[in-house]
Amino acid sequence: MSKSSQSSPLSLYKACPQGLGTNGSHACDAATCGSPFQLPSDRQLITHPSKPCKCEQGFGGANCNICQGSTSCQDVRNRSSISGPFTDQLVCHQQPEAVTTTYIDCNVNQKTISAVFPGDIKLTVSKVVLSDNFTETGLASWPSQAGTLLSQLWLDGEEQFYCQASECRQSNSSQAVSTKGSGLGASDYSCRNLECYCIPGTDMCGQGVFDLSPVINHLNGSFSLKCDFFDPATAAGDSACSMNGGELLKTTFGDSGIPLQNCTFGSCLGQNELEIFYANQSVESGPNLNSHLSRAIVGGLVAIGLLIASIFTAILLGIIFHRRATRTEESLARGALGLRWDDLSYRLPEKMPGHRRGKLAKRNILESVSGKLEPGSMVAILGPSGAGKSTLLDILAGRNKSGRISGYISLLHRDAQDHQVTVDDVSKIMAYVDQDDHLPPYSTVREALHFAAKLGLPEAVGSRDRQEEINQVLERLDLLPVAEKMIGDDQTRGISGGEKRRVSIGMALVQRPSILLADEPLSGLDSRTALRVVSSLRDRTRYGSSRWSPASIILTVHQPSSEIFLAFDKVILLAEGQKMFEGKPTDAFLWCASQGHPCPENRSVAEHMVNMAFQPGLFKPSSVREDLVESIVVPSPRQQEEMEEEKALETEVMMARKSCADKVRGPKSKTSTWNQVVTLTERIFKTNARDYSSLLFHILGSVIVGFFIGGCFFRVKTTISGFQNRVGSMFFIFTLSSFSALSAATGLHKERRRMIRERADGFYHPMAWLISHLMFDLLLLRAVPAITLTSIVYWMVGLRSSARAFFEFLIIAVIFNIDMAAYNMILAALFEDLSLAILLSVLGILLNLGFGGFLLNLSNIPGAIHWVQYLCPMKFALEAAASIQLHGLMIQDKVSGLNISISVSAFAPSLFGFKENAYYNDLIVLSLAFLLPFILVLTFTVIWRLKEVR
Ligand SMILES: Nc1ncnc2c1ncn2[C@@H]1O[C@H](COP(=O)(O)OP(=O)(O)OP(=O)(O)O)[C@@H](O)[C@H]1O
Repeated sequence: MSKSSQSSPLSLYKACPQGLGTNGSHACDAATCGSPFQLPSDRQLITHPSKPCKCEQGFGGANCNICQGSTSCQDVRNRSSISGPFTDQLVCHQQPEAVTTTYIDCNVNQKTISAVFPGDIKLTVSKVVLSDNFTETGLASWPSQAGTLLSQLWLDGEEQFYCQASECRQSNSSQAVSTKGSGLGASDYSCRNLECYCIPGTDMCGQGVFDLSPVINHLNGSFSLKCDFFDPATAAGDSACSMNGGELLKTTFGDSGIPLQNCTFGSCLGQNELEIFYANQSVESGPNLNSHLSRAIVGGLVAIGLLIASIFTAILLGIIFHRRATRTEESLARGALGLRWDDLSYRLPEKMPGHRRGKLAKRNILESVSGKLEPGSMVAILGPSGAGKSTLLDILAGRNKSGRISGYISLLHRDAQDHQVTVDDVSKIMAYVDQDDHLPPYSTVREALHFAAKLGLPEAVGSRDRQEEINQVLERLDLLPVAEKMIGDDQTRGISGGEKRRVSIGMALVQRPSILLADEPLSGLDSRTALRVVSSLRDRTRYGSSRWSPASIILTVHQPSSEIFLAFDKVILLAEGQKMFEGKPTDAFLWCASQGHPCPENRSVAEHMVNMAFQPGLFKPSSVREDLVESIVVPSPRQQEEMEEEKALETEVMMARKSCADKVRGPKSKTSTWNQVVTLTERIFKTNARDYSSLLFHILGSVIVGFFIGGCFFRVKTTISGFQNRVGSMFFIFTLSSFSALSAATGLHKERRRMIRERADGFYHPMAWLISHLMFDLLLLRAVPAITLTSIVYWMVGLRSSARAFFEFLIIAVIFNIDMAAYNMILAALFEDLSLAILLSVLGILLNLGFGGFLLNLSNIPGAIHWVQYLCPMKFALEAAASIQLHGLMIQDKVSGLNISISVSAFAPSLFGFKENAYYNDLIVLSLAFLLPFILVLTFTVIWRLKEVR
């Protein structure tokens, strides 16, 4: 007879459960014979392992709890003539899945345990899903508690320790524990509150070589038992289970837990009870998708859903605004506009010679210059080099200047009814031709004009009208023969310098500006072409249409031919930042004479004027503006009247000194953001399809390097050296990603100058440029190569083969690559000097390599610099990868002749300092603590730094 009075430290063992009794001085320390049809207290104890008693016929297992054979339960009940109003035939349910209570017996097959404790190690389990109503079955009642698990470990028939767990939930899993599993899946039983009691004096708890009591008695946390379903047809007595959980168990034996083999299951049940259970189960386990969805997939789906929703919303809003813009006809036809500037001065701070502390003096570049560009006229600014021509033009065009501007600029309207242009519209009505050409090298001439027309013309202009405009400009500027030729740059030979100049002019003309400002548009052109360009500009000032107003043009020239000189409506001569003359070209002769330097007959007057301007001392002391010009160009009473009228129509639209906010924002773009993004994206993809070297290098490079790394770490084993190679291969992937992300800095730097110029031209907002740049760079130069590299290395190295592990790793690899690229882009946007950006980027890579966790143990970093690791995306990427790849990985090797089998989880945290199960945490850090702030900082840097300051 068994004693069950001895008290146990575990609450569920206060009264011993079925199959256990008390033999010595410790509660529930011995197995019993018989069967569960007998009361636990009535069952005979096995007093010594060498003297086993018999199980009731039809029952077996370490403590005779397991029914064997389909009729065994009914037979015992019949034999023992247990009384009761039984309505149900009993069956032996030989599955791990419990209807109420089921018993499980397994052999423990764990190399480390077996090496330390040689012998026959068995595990017995009572799985109580529901409290039994024993009267229905005739089984002996014992105080079972629903949702609990009771388990005992036996060494050579002697009980060593027992455990309990509560709050258990039973579920089915489609994944079997063993590879040769029946294919029926497994029954999972997950519990909490694990507690164990090591029976003092047993081999494992004090008597043997190792005393496991401190470990066993401190087991805690969650716990699960997963067992393959038993297939009566094929796998009799050969089901496998695995026991997981409890921080200590996990650390010692890994994710797959303690392997259990030759498991048998058994519980006596009523036939009806079993049928009802399966009937209910099939209803409950209908198509419940969620149960199959892992946290990663659900999280991923939500994130993708949100991303798609926000992209969709942005696209929708973009289309709505674009549509609205295409219907707005009002901005197309406006009367001719002109400019008037008064008292314009421009001062630059300059270091004073002889002042060691760098005291600054003000240098006047322009001094109180006034003038006028009459609506529908063409004005030329003449003057020697350094006279201030470009500076004046820049200020009139509203370019961002580094010096101090004072004075006023006003807009003149010829048509009194047409006053709709406001301060905000100024950048929309102007176009500017810069002194230097900054053209897209991989676009054709026609594409460059198309780009300018799409971003410079109002969106209401249809594609046919746009094409017509482009063809007209190509024809007028004699560009038709090279229309389909690539523009080219220093590396790729394209069109000639003069043709480039004309493309720049064409890009301004196709925007149909009301005011065109052109800095040296004729430089580099032969006299015939220059005349042709001037005459087409001249035509623009003369002929308007119902759709287009005539333009007003102001340009700078060095030494125009007489023919060109006379084509201007007015000429302004600048010398050392001061206006010397403003008047008609025909009045210039008279003016020179009035200055005491008449133009010699054999010299062009323009050349003579510029020569005079080289020596401002030659001019008469009284200012030209008030005295001479007025006296020479005496307006008729009719002209005077007109001038008065014009004055009344002046609208003060622009203070020369712009506000701080305007300086940051830059000029207002001429079309909707949607149009800008689409046009820019079209250009960047087209350009890179032509100049595919970068794209090819990234993708081909990742294929070659992928095979190289894959070859070096080919098919890593689960040995100690294999473990090193496994981590090494992941470190290699992230290191390579860090270096390949350097191209993000060079890529942005390559675009930088042209972007600044086009932004200043009002073609687009920097955000539109950034979106298109990121779309190309992050998608084709980061994501695709990262996916290629990871896919090759992953499968060649032989990292975890489950689809989930692969995709989780892939996500980390892509996000890490994008993180590093965004960081490099910030540097390239911040520093104009590429070498500085690269230097800082390489420093960043070194920090990542050092503090990534592979080279330096993260737990042993000295306190003062311990925080540096949190600045390194590689630490989080490697930790996340390790969480997927190393957690629960079993190392099996032979060291000094001793077979070892140990989970990586037992030593990896202390080897690298990585946290366990940190995948989601690290994924969130990489996306929300690195990527998101990087993109925000990049946006801010691009808006703040990539802007023109002259
Ligand atoms: N940001 C600046 N920093 C230093 N000097 C400047 C700056 N902007 C203009 N200057 C100086 O102002 C003067 C006028 O320059 P500007 O470019 O306007 O001359 P320009 O008449 O257009 O000459 P060119 O015909 O050679 O282009 C020059 O001496 C130039 O060095």
